[in-house]
Amino acid sequence: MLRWLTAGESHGQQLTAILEGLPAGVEVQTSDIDVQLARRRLGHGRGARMSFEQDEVTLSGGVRHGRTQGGPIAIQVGNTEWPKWSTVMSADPVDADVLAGQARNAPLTRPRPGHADLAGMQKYGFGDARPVLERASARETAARVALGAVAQAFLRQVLGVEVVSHVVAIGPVVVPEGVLPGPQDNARIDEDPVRCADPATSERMIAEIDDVRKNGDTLGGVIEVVVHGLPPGLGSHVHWDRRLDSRLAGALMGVQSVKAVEVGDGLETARRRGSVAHDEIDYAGPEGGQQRVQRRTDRAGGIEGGMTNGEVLRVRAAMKPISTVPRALATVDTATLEPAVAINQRSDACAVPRGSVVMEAMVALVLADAVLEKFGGDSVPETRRNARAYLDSLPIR
Ligand SMILES: Cc1cc2nc3c(=O)[nH]c(=O)nc-3n(C[C@H](O)[C@H](O)[C@H](O)COP(=O)(O)O)c2cc1C
Ligand SMILES: C=C(O[C@@H]1CC(C(=O)O)=C[C@@H](OP(=O)(O)O)[C@H]1O)C(=O)O
Repeated sequence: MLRWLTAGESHGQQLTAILEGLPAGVEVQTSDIDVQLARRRLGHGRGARMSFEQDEVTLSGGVRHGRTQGGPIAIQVGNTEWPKWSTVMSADPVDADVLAGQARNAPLTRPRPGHADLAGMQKYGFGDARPVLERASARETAARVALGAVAQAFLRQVLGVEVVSHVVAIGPVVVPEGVLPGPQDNARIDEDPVRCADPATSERMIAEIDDVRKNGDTLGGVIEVVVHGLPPGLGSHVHWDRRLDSRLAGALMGVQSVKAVEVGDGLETARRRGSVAHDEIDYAGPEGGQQRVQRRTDRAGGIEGGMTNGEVLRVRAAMKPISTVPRALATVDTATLEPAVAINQRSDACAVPRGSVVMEAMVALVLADAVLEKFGGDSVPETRRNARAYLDSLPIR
């Protein structure tokens, strides 16, 4: 079983991430994580913080000379802005008169609609939204992306699996049907300012973001994660919490701002008749001692009965528009109970392009867990051998 945890605050010294259960021998180094973190900071619509704040990665456990050792992997993502926050966010007590001189420490009492602020203040008994927003912030997704980089290395090295993603909608602008990135397309998609695989739609997405920004507004959108090279049989139909679709949905829903998840054609499938909703199967003949079958379509997105079916996996996550709306939403000052406008620092206008890198990471972590559950192994060669033996022994493939 693969387990992972993150800790740390948005303006804290660092985020800490731990991944436990990965076999020995996965080739991974700091630069692999740097590459993924750099991708998470890009995208038209990102806020000012993405350009001045840097991620400083330290691989501090579980990896030696570029290979995992079988123990828990620990990753720190340091925040270069920490010196400005070291008093306000200090773990140890700070003299009241020192804190009083810090403008950054003023209590935040105008909770932002669409954020965790008010419910978090109520739940944890805070008179200040600071401790809530510090942990609720999607800054934490840097830690997930760091872990996802390790999971992706494992999937690639054991099975040749490639996890790619693309933005399929920003606000009302949607890619045409049938746009599907190939296994090596991430580099090309990264070149696009909104990570859209269709250049004409990308231009319209950029114009939409520019328009909302001009009007002090924000946007959300939809991301599709596409996974190539998965074997059939990851996950299981036998129990709800073993279904791969359930596990993927939970992981994607667990990303800040995600309000819906679809597998394959998702909601569209529900509007179709059964005769055109499923993926018909053809016999393709013998090959290398096995009988080959193939599906005519991939409407199911590579999952049937909670298991991978060997087709391309497709899952979509819908992000709501950024809650910190520059035009400022109405709220109540919790200190005075007077009407107020919500706290509004600088913020992303649209975080969907960089959100796509976070979704890739979550999918990679769930799939790495499912691969280990199916094939086990304490080293990469052992897991690879087990997977090969399973695939070679399938009478029908
Ligand atoms: C990559 C990413 C970046 C985000 N950036 C912002 C941002 O700059 N401003 C903001 O208000 N919300 C941003 N969010 C969303 C908030 O973190 C999220 O809406 C908030 O924590 C409340 O959680 P909920 O929307 O899941 O209810 C971002 C989310 C992601 C995934
Ligand atoms: C810092 C990151 O994202 C932040 C996520 C975020 C939020 O509310 O989720 C709000 C913004 O922060 P602030 O309000 O302090 O400007 C983003 O910049 C990051 O992704 O590294």
